[in-house]
Amino acid sequence: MMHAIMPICGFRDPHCWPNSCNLNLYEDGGMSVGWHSDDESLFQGKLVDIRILSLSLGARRKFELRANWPEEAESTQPKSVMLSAALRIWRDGDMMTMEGMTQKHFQHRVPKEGHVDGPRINLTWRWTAHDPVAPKAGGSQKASLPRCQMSTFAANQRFWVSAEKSIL
Ligand SMILES: O=C(O)CCC(=O)C(=O)O
Ligand SMILES: [Fe+2]
Repeated sequence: MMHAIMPICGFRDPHCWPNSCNLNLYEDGGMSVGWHSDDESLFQGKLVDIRILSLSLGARRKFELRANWPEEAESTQPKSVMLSAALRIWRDGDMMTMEGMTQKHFQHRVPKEGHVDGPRINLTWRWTAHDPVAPKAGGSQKASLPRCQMSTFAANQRFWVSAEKSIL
């Protein structure tokens, strides 16, 4: 699967690919994940810039994002780019990245839903903190997902941008 997905995301050299993947299965709308940030020490996502690539397969589900300090976001960003909370609908084949310090400044969740049309699988690819090719603050490996990104949460600047496009 990585051979299909990573080049679309701009990562042609397998040496630059993420070295971990987490898979979640949501069998129905009763299965969910509550508000959290991906703050495992393995990834250091609250301390340094990281990147998480996320692929959604199967049923449509909601994905919500909220700022930890919404007042601060509102006071430091122009209204046109700042959002302190976001709702996005995952469709089959959508990809998203969470960039920079998203895990420090935001929490996310997949809420329970009453009417869901079947199971959904979510795969998230990450670089562990000790991985020498992991994206670093100020490093040369910039976000480069122009053809496939659905949403990019660039929380080092505490805003998110969105481009609707599915990769499948
Ligand atoms: O299913 C999703 O889209 C999100 C899953 C998630 O947040 C996680 O595994 O940490
Ligand atoms: Fe998460």
